[in-house]
Amino acid sequence: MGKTVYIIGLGLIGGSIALAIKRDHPDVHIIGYDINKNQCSLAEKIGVIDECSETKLPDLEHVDVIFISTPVEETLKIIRELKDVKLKKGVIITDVGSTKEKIIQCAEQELSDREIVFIGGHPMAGSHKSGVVAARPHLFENAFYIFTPTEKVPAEKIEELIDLIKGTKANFIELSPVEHDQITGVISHFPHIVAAGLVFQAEKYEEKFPLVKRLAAGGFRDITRIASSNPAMWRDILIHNRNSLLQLFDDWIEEMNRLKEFVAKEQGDELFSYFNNAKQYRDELPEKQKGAIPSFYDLYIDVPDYPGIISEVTGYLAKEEISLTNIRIIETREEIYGVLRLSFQTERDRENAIKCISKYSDYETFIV
Ligand SMILES: NC(=O)C1=CN([C@@H]2O[C@H](COP(=O)(O)OP(=O)(O)OC[C@H]3O[C@@H](n4cnc5c(N)ncnc54)[C@H](O)[C@@H]3O)[C@@H](O)[C@H]2O)C=CC1
Ligand SMILES: O=C(O)C(=O)Cc1ccc(O)cc1
Repeated sequence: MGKTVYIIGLGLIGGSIALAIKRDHPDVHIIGYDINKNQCSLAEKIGVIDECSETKLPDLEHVDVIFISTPVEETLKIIRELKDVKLKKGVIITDVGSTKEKIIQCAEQELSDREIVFIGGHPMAGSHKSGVVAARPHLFENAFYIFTPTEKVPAEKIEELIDLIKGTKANFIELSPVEHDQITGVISHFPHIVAAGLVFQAEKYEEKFPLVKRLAAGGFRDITRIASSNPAMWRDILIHNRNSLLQLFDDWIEEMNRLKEFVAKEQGDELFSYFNNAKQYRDELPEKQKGAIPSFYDLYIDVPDYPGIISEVTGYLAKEEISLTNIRIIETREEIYGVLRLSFQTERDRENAIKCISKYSDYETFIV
């Protein structure tokens, strides 16, 4: 008989973890709970979990591993409540929260007199979508999965947890909670603030220039995609990572003032270096590794601009059962070719799409 796993919070991340566990360990029995009963019964109906729990924290004496996959403020509350729950000796309790310092402090404080092992965790991939319907077993493939264990955590317990979730196909690494929060502040949390700020700026300017919304459809939409994420989740993340973010605000304001000076004084050389250095650093970022902000596998297709072209191309993909995550016309002008951008969840889907398009059409495909 396999292990029993209990997952609290059956959304995008909890659901994806459940599916990844089942990939490698079909004998593991997964019980789930969600404060939203519909979400829980949906998870059971679509086979993400085996059983729904009626209550959040029943006796958990038979459970080997507990995942807490709720927004981070809820995670703190659940850790406090776990203090008084019947648990198996040596049970692994882990979370998936985007912040780590407060969560680890809370677990240390509340659970240190229980015979449990708390391993902070953060799978560094996701999406701006929420809910169990968006859960995918491959969501964390090639992504970093960070653990922040204290020195009290035995190495074999980390190995046990990794073995359970190896179906995620993530790269498991360890960091201290402080390092974790500073790094994710820079590459994930602060970029959300900037994205939301850019959206607000556009909205403000729309009063003066009503065309703003229509013209913002291309690049602006791309760089602000993450502003469409779950606001409650990001509220909690910002409050948890307050200290790192306050420093980042100061650094950012200083940086923007430096840039503003270059523009004000028309310092072309400095502006060139600024963009050139940014370009060089960005071009060196690893491409195949998934970061905190997921890159999608985009494929561009030169297509003639006529009505029905989108359904024609998606029809070819449907014939070969290739799923898309997004589709967009980048540029269409009368009489000339337009560019269709298709986004896929995996590199394999993109490769199959290239073969599929060349099988059914002579449209040229390219990857940028
Ligand atoms: N969305 C993303 O891209 C990523 C999110 N995370 C972290 O994962 C956690 C979960 O995020 P998502 O799955 O994206 O959110 P989600 O909104 O898809 O799912 C969260 C689920 O938790 C449930 N929930 C809320 N409070 C609860 C409670 N007290 N008891 C039981 N269930 C409760 C909600 O009903 C919801 O179904 C968050 O802590 C987030 O910081 C980590 C990596 C990526
Ligand atoms: O696309 C997005 O919204 C993301 O930035 C995904 C994400 C969200 C939260 C995390 O802790 C890690 C990754």
